[in-house]
Amino acid sequence: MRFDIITIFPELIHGYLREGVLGRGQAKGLIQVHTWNPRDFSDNAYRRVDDRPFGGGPGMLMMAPPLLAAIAAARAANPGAPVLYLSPQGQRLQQSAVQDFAGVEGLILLAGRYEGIDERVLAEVDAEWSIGDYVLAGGELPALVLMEAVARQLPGLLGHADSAAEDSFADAGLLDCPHYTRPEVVGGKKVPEVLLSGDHARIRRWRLQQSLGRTAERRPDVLAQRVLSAQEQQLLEDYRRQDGE
Ligand SMILES: NC(=O)c1ccc(N[C@@H]2CC[C@@H](O)C2)nc1
Repeated sequence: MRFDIITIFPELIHGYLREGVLGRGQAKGLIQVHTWNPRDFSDNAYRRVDDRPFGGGPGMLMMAPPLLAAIAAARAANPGAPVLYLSPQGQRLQQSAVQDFAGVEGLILLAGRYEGIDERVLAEVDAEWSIGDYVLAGGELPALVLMEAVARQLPGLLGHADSAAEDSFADAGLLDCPHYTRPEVVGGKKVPEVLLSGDHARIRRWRLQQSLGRTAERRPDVLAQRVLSAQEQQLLEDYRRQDGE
């Protein structure tokens, strides 16, 4: 899968890609990441990409021509890839959208800076996406968040094949269950004995019950999205009864 990122800070992208699963994904050839710097498409000697807003107001805006030229270059290199603009005005990125993106050949991500971009650039944008209701100084972190969430879904990218499939939100929207590893006792707290039992059916049931219970407690809105099987309803009732004790 090919990602083309339009940014005036390409090192922010490449630096992050040197480590972790994305770095390994690139090394394995599972993902290709290219950056396009609007400054390289600026037609003035100072490689200027920003200017003052018409109508006044604080700060600077990114000019359309360098961004449109960078988008055209990215489209030529990644034909068919949708152009996504990261901004607080976008639709909220959820795991369902991440899974959809994992099925496409390529993505072009537009990361803005300053107070934003000239509105006329949006004529070349296929969709606007937001990673949350807060404002950042640039779209690079949201672009990396989207790219990492999508890349994790690609077969072969994660070490353990099941990891992405076992993602909490991958399981039709449940929060993750608790996890434990050595040492067995930490600060006097022991690992739940079910996890040491070797009874994998029981362990699976316990983990599902924990996910159901935590989702009910912390994110009832997420639980409401899910139709519970009879077994899941029973597990949740037992969980609540135990909690009530
Ligand atoms: N919540 C988000 O996904 C998000 C995306 C971008 C952003 N900031 C950039 C800087 C200027 C403009 O391009 C938008 N902040 C928050």
